[in-house]
Amino acid sequence: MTGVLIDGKQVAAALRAEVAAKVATLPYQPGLAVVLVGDDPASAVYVRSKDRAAAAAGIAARTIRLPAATAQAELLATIAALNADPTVDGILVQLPLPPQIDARAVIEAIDPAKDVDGFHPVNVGHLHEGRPTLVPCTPLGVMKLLASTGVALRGARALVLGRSGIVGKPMAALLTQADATVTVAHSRTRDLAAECRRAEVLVAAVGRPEMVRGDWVAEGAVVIDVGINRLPDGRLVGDCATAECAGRAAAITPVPGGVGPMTIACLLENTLTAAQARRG
Ligand SMILES: Nc1nc2c(c(=O)[nH]1)N[C@@H](CN(C=O)c1ccc(C(=O)N[C@@H](CCC(=O)O)C(=O)O)cc1)CN2
Repeated sequence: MTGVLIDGKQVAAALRAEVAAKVATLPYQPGLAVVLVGDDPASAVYVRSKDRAAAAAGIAARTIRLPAATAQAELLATIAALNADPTVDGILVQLPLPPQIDARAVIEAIDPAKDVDGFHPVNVGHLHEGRPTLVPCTPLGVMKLLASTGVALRGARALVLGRSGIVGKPMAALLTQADATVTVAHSRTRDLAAECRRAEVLVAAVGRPEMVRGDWVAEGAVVIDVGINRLPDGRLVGDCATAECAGRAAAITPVPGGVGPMTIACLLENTLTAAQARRG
């Protein structure tokens, strides 16, 4: 059996077109500010992609580039100015941040109504209580990819591999809200392979290149690979050995071209959501 590759680029393109069509009907232009501190090359690429995608959707995007040595106080002052700017509906600080900066303090400084990453504790709390809120872009994108496969989540055994605040924890909350029976596995889990083999839906978000092997996957499972790992030879691979896993899965996301494009498309959707909530 060879599983279907889930085309994240196509699902993302459809979402981006949907957001652009909605933005075109608004009597105002939603605004997005992306803050990039330092010169991490991967972050620079992601920020450029966000800027271009926002502009293509009719969102007024601006990128604020700060040097790697920026002091925390300066970054907090930048965020305070964006919080106070009525033309800015969404604020995003690209992660990771340089070591002198406390990422938690920075995220908490963002107005929760403008927190299009959904990382602020107020939005995290709303998500875990099942209230409408700004949801982190990657897990939101994963839910849309799962919907695109038609897999029934209600009652399904779902395994989330990884417990980060950015992906694993919100992912588990969203799957629980969709009535899946959710297990969160991590580096201290006994017999990870056996846990994975029980899953009908497997979301891998551990940041370990090709850790999930083909024989960890149940026949007919839907596998979502959140990992984006650059190997020393330059190749980009996920957390799953894609070809092996595709031999057992009903459907699997590729890397690249799976979850990554959805992260950016969902950022546009969150910016639209934030703008509509703020401006009516
Ligand atoms: N503030 C945030 N920082 C980071 C987030 C985030 O959601 N908010 N997520 C990641 C990086 N990221 C977005 O910021 C991101 C990563 C990857 C992709 C993507 O489309 N990847 C492509 C491959 C690109 C390549 O060749 O390198 C793919 O998977 O097809 C988009 C966004 C960490 N930081």
